[in-house]
Amino acid sequence: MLEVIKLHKSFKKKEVLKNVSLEFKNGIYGLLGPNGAGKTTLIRCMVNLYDLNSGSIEYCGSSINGNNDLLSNIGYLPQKFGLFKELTVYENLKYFCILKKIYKSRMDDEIKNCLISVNLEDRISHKVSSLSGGMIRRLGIAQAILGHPKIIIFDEPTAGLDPEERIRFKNIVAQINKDRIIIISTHIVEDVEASCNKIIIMNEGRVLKYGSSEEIKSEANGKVYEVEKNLNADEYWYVEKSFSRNEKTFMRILSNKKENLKSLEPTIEDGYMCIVKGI
Ligand SMILES: Nc1ncnc2c1ncn2[C@@H]1O[C@H](COP(=O)(O)OP(=O)(O)OP(=O)(O)O)[C@@H](O)[C@H]1O
Repeated sequence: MLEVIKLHKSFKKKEVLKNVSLEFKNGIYGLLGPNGAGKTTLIRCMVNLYDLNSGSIEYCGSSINGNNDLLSNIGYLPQKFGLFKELTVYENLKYFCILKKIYKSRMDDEIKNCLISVNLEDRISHKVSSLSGGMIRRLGIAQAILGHPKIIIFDEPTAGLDPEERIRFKNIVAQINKDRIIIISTHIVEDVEASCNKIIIMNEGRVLKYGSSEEIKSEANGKVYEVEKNLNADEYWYVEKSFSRNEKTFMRILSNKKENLKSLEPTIEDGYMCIVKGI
């Protein structure tokens, strides 16, 4: 089990993580939150890139801080990651094998298997400079899973990817999800709905909610309505979107006042917005 215990992290006077406690068992976790919520800072603390102000991060009861054996159990795909563009896919992964201290005798098999997992085996001898953005992201996933880490953390893995690559990413995650903890930080609420067992919602450095997608959705029960746009907007309404139907414009709104209307079945986005906006 991976545990984040009463974690505080500040940059100078700015407190970015405030008493964050979380538990992760084997499974897939979605880490959601608006820009600046503290997701990347939390992840960087978890991979030991940042010192903690207070609290701890423990894997199976031992602090990961400075513990290279434990840290070698963590695969990490940062938001922006560097590759040697003029080297081949194989050469880049070999470099990561060396960093991860994978035995020389196992390197070729490891590289081949990881490339098969991400559907890049036919690109093994291609230069990275010849790959598309989606392929480069998949190569990033391959480096994260090299060496079979017990914990894999992806920071915004689907940002900027087209729908086909996003589906591919979900399939890769479903396929590598065995006896591991996988944490996926994202803004894309629908990306976590189908694939994640648990969802963590953060805002302003705090964990606001930890639960299943059904539990997140249920936060918006009785709070979702559709109203015609020419109605006077109530100050308590949070307008999610406007749309046209039969030449009229409607708004999908969230409201925690009992409206004189039939409420709609909430989506996970509705639940997320209710949690983040305190509706
Ligand atoms: N190295 C740093 N020095 C100072 N402030 C920082 C640093 N890193 C992050 N911050 C601040 O901490 C807050 C949280 O940032 P963080 O990148 O962790 O959020 P995030 O949830 O990952 O956002 P995004 O989704 O936009 O990537 C922001 O206000 C950011 O400006």
